[in-house]
Amino acid sequence: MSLQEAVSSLNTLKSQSMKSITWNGESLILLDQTQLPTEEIYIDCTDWRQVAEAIKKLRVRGAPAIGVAAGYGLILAAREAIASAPDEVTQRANFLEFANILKETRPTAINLAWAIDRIVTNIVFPCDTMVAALPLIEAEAKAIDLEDQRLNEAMAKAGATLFEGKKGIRILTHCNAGALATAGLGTALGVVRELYSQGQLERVYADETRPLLQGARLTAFELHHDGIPVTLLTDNMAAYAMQQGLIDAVIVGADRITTEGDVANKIGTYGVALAAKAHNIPFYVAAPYSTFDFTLQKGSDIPIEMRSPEEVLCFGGIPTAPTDIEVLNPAFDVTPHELVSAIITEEGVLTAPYNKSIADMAKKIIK
Ligand SMILES: CSC[C@H]1O[C@H](OP(=O)(O)O)[C@H](O)[C@@H]1O
Repeated sequence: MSLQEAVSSLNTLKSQSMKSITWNGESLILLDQTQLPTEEIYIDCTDWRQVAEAIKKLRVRGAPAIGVAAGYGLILAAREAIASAPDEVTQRANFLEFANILKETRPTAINLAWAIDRIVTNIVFPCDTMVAALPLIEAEAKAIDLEDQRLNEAMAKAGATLFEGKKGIRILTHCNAGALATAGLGTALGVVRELYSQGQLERVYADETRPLLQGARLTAFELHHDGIPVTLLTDNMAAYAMQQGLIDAVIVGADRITTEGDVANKIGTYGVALAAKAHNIPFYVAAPYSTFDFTLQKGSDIPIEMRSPEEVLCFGGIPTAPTDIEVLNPAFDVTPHELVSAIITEEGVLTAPYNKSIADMAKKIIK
């Protein structure tokens, strides 16, 4: 399939859902999310380094989406490794080096490491040669993609059970946990889409989510594209909207959830959770099993990505502050489990005590 054919098939697909990642058998086509909402530009990644750059620069972003993209990036990495040397030892060493570079592009979302480790451990290690592993890597990358689509659909149904029999629901969300952050309908926005399809949703209030505006540029774009009523807020309006009685529930995504239910998500989520608590508004997190870190108990141990000062000092290349001042730019914060009303997963809705409900979920998943 050529790039043109892939783009046209993407455009067809977009009418059903916003498809931002497509493997065409030869290369990985990524919708460059840094150019949304004004430009729909696609990158044809024929080299794993392009995938690494795209993840680092948030051309592809969202915990599940970067895991799916990295999985396909490993196909490109394996092809290069095989061509790089005649002997298996060097080929394998080069592949593992490339895989580590991909894994280190972003530290917080566990899905990135989860996808890479799944392919390296379950596919590459058991194979005698990289040549034998190559088709199996491609099959596993596709399996991760298709699995995320299925998990999104299951989460959407599970999340909707929290609103059984309710109408006129108004949801506040933060950042983008939609189709652009996953391989399917989205996590938080998957629940939103399900409620909308059942005629239960009145409106989504979307935080713009500074500094990179994933809410304004991506969530508002997705929901408007799908005809779902959306009101855009600046981040400092979320508490006001709750105080004015405009919000019935908050639903956000996640980048890493610990065994105690502490949740790392886009910076600003913790403040939204505090405001929701103060206004007795349920605060829900939607995430697939691939976002849970079953090795980590405390949210304080989650590595938080610190990004460049330029993202705060400028927008669209236009300075919005003196450019020679100190900047704090954590990409994520951690919401303690005490502020989380429930965690929506493909296995159903988890409630406190999370150390028990997450452990029970893990038993079902980790065979
Ligand atoms: C489906 S969860 C997506 C999750 O990832 C986002 O972060 P980023 O845009 O930096 O990749 C944000 O935390 C979302 O909630």
